[in-house]
Amino acid sequence: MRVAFVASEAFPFAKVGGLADVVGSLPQALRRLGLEVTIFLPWYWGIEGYYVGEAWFNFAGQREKVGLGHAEHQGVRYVLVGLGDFARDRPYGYPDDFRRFVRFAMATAELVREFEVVHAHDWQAALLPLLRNLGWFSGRTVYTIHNLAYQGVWDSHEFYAWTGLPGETYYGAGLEHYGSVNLMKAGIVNADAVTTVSPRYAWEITTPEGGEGLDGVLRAHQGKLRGILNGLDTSYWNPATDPYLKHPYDADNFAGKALNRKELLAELGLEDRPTLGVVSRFAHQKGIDLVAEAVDGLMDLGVNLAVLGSGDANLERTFSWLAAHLRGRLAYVQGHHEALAHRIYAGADGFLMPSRFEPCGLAQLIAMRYGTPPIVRAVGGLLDTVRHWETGFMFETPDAGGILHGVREFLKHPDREGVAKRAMRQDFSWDGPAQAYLGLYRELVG
Ligand SMILES: Nc1ncnc2c1ncn2[C@@H]1O[C@H](COP(=O)(O)OP(=O)(O)O[C@H]2O[C@H](CO)[C@@H](O)[C@H](O)[C@H]2O)[C@@H](O)[C@H]1O
Repeated sequence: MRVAFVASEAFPFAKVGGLADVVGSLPQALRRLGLEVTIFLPWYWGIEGYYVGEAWFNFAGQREKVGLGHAEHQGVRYVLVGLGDFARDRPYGYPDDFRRFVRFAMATAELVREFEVVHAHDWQAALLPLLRNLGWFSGRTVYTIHNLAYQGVWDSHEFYAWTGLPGETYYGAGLEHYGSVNLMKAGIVNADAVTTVSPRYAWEITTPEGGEGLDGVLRAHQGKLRGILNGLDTSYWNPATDPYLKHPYDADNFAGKALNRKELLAELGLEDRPTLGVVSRFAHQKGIDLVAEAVDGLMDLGVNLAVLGSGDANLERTFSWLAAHLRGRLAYVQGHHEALAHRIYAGADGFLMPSRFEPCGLAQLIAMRYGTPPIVRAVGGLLDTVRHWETGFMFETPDAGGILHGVREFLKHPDREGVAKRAMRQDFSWDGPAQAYLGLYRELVG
């Protein structure tokens, strides 16, 4: 069985958040089960690949050329889809993102003909199941929702001018949503199977509170919807072998954790107090604004904050200001820093993740793997992966009071090291989830 992944991010080639971790590591686990996956990724600026040729596709009434590259990572083959408007330094954040990814999907649809399963990830690839139903290729389709909040919504006139799709698809194939085109909706309606990244989130998105306006659509398609919990690349995220750490450790040789902690506090200029790490995209979802609101209370509780993240410019400014005014207690590093992220996961005493919603969440899994108990809001995949008082701490309300409650629980636990070690000894690997995906592909292909 040949499986194609189509996605906008894959670690190590292009990463903004957790989507990249999943697309970059699930194929390795499937490979261990004997399944070959090829990943179709936009050829972003800076990705090194071999130019292998070109293909043609239709866009905006013209024949267009797409350059094709090959790359490989840990035995997994990548096809780099080379379109001019992807040669930029970031994957997204441009006014023409919708158009760019529609082009990417249309070009990729021409390239996946020999695959039995085409597995599309998030809105950037959500057009593929519809294109399959229109006969562009014949594989069975799986659509995975990593984040329902980003749906790919755009003006229908422009969409039809670019794609040239038959007009009846607007209502007939699930593209129309409140007067616009919605690619997420089309992915859900047209795919043979829809998955999301935790069982709890699979349920939450069928409710008006968690459905982001698509709960009705998801309820109508509930029979083909399932939640498969994400795994981690446990050889990459491994405190015993992590090249970014000076002091390796594991649950049985825990002494290195304290040494990494000392280094981290020195690096960030923090006082010797319980230190909570935050490594996050600065997006509304993540509740980083709530951390800012809780700062006075957190300082009163006697904890430090070590914050790494970027995104929302107001939040970046807020944390820069806080770091300048709370020297020794709150450190903030703006940007995306792989090495520092590892040092925070390893060196912090606890990990704060006050998400408003969370499809699965990998940061809390990484924190647990590094023996850093997560303090999380009881929602989505956080509920499925953290056990209160056993492997981490949970709070209910998405506000400053909730965060302070969670941190108080963390501080009063009599055996935080026990919590840390229990957290570390869990199995976060892809082994189980990869079996679930393989089972799904087999059901579809028959
Ligand atoms: N400034 C920074 N520097 C370095 N690394 C940084 C960073 N900011 C974030 N990261 C890294 O990005 C990843 C974040 O992954 P998450 O799954 O926790 O959230 P995200 O919302 O991005 O993913 C979405 O997709 C994933 C995958 O399905 C779901 O788990 C999740 O719930 C959903 O919201 C982690 O590897 C983290 O270390």
